[in-house]
Amino acid sequence: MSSSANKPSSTGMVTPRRYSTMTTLRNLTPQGKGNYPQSPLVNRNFSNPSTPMFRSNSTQLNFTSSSALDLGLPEAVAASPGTLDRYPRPSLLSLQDASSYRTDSFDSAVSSSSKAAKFSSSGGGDLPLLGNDIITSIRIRPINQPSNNIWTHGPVPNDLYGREYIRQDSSSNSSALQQEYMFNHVFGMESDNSSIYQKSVASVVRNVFCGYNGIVFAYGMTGTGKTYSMQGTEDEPGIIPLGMRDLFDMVESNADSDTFQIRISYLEIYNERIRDLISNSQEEPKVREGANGEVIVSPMTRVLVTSPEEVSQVIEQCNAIRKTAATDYNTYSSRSHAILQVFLIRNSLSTHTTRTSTLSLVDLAGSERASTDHERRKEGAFINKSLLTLGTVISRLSNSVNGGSSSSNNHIPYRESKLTRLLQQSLSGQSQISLLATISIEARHAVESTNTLKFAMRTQNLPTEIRQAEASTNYQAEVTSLRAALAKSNQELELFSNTLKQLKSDLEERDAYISWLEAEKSHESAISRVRLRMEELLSDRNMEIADLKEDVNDKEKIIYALRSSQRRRELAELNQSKIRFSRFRDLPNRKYEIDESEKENSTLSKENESATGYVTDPAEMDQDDVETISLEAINSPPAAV
Ligand SMILES: Nc1ncnc2c1ncn2[C@@H]1O[C@H](COP(=O)(O)OP(=O)(O)OP(=O)(O)O)[C@@H](O)[C@H]1O
Repeated sequence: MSSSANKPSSTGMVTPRRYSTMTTLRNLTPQGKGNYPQSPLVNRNFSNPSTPMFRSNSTQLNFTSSSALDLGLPEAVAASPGTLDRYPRPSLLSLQDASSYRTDSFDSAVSSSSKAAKFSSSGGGDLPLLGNDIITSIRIRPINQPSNNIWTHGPVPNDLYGREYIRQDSSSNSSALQQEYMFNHVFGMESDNSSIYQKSVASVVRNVFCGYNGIVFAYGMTGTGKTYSMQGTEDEPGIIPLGMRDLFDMVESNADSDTFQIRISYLEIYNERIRDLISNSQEEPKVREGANGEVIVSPMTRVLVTSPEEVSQVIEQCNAIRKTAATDYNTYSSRSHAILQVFLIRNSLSTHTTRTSTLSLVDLAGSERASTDHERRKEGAFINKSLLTLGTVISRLSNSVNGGSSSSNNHIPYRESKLTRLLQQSLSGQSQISLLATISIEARHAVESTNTLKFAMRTQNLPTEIRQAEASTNYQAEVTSLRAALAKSNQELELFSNTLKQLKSDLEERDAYISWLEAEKSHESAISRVRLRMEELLSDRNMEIADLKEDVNDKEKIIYALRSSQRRRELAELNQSKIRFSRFRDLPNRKYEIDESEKENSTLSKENESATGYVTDPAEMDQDDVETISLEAINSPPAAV
């Protein structure tokens, strides 16, 4: 595939390059209920004979031999049209010698390493689910040193479903350890990511492309290769990059009939807190249930991607901020559960139908025994608790399928951990499941490995009622609802623009008020400047007035002195006259009057002198003084006050 050929259109849809004629499954359509003969081995579970290996599916299909041959079914099966009815429903693929069939025909049709498959021209069509509803695989981690703990594995002899067994051959007394476990696949130490992808995951990716939901999850003890299997390395790409490459190849090869949009989200659950790794926001996304029981995580970033390389880039950036740490068994141990979700929105150009399907790729944190480090121990407690809840949920769901649940155990504790809450929909049967359980065959890990095998066994019994995502085909209804939405949007827009207008006018008013306040402020400062000036002037005036008052006082004193002196002179003259007159008339009294008059004059002079500071007694005053005072009094009349 040439990813560079993918160009996002303006709508964000991928418009990939086109492929020529490919394997076409277009003729494969359900034609109602048939009568496919049930296999006597369908109910068989090798570890628990009463437990059915494959669960029913509500889809009832009748295949023509030609459509079966299109799928690469062996002739014996293809020649027998029939039903995949309610329980037991053998998977299409489980009816073959699965290992050779998956590798040689279906898997290579799905895989696009050399060619891309063209599945449908009608928005995913109504293609049946291919592959098992639940695929369980075991992967044994390679070890360098020889182990005396011998495990054997291989194909179950004569098994119609092509299953494989794994068994521990050590001389253990524990019946659990000696038990033989059957799975769809057991991958030995020599296996590589590519073959694991082809056999265990490719059908899930293909079904997601056709409108089904799918989940792939890696489970196992810490250090046993979950991340190695899911992500791989540059030299050995894992399930995620291989799946993305397949998905984009399928998109490309169906570009003539459909348009596609692929978005991804990437979350981690660390110490029971969900984190959106793409946005790396501090806000923890909340999990709630939608109107149709679907799990909704919000807020959650769903970034549009147009090539597998872009997906790898996003993942790489997110992995850089994921919680990892060295544990006793793994130098770079994932301390969180990582959930990558791929949303495929497929729009048929001919039928105008849209389907949305989701592929969840989950790398669980590894279970472990108590660590010596405090922080690791705390993380480990959260990890173990959520894995325990996952185990309980799977166990209860399996029991309910087998009809073995007592009423007290009916409750499925999805809500007891964020992990089971997020996976609720997938676990409760609405997704095709592929579990990859990783184990170590080292003797010291025998108990953990056995627990992992038991967990995988229980997963095989999960209920399934996988349906294709509903295609929204009611074009008219869609148009009506879009029109209604548009009208509502228009109303909201009008309301919004009114509010905007109101806000603008409020803003203008406020601006005007601010300008007025500013003008007032400058006016006020001018006033205060004037007031200051006035106060200065006033104080000058007051000082002048004080000076003038002092002048007036001085002048008044001078006037008073002059008047007193005038009076004294007049009295003196009068006395002179009296004297002259009394010489003649009353000589005896004359002396007395003169004395009295002189006394009076003297008193007046004293009073004057003490009040004015001037010498007013003519006897003591020389003529110059009198003249000076008189001239001052005449030249400086008292100022008006
Ligand atoms: N099949 C394998 N081939 C080669 N190397 C492997 C394989 N499986 C695991 N490893 C190596 O083992 C180490 C641990 O693997 P990995 O990190 O995938 O384990 P894990 O199960 O994801 O652990 P944890 O749960 O602690 O995150 C890594 O160095 C990895 O490269």
